[in-house]
Amino acid sequence: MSETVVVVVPDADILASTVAARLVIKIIDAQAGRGWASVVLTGGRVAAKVLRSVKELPAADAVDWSRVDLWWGDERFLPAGDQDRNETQAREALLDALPLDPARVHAMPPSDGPDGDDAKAAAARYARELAAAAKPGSSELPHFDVLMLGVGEDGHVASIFPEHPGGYETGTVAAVHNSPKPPPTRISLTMPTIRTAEEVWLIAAGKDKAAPVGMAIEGAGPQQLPAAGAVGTDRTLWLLDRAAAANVPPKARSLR
Ligand SMILES: O=C1O[C@H](COP(=O)(O)O)[C@@H](O)[C@H](O)[C@H]1O
Repeated sequence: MSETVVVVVPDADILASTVAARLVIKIIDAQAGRGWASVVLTGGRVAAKVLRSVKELPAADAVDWSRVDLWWGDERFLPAGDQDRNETQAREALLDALPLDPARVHAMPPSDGPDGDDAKAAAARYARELAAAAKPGSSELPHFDVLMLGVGEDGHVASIFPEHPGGYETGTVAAVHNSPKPPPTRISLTMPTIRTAEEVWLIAAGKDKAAPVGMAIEGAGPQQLPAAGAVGTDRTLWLLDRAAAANVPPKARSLR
């Protein structure tokens, strides 16, 4: 049975450093148990802050970074190196400073990659990359120890937007067209894929996130508010600063 935990900390800086600490410990624990760890990264402002905080953590030296698989929850379908790509931001914030195994860094294809600007073909390519790393017992997906998600002001997670066709996709990876948030073309893990992760961490800071966070925790429908559907198989962690938690009922908070 999956549990949901809501953690509230004072502000965005403390949120970033506490999420970074949790992430490093989660990776160390996974590596202690099985020798490797698998993390799904998210894009967005708070995610970049978290990654910069990991770089500052002395405990990050306890991770064997060459045995960490990195995947992305979504990507803005733009040329390689574009500053708005989630991959570019993650590399600049942290990845370029780590001794990662390049073969284990699974960025989503760019719009000038092998499939050109065909987002559907690029999404299918990423689905094949996931399938090639599939865990025993699954033909389609690897194990994800932790899958991190930012939460949009409209309640989107990854590139799954409210009442948008991507929310109804049943494959593992979807091409998203006409995204309400720029850029219009994106690639995203689908909700069924997100829900296979052992732990899903929804990370949000700032008052603009208070409404969607409050509604999702109170049980909104996942088509109206995708954040409400993002649940881990073992645990769903809401990691919030006080402003983002303003509409969370006190009984749902595990730490103030
Ligand atoms: O465009 C995106 O936005 C969301 C939320 O970003 P934030 O800056 O409001 O935290 C992000 O989670 C997603 O990965 C990204 O593609």
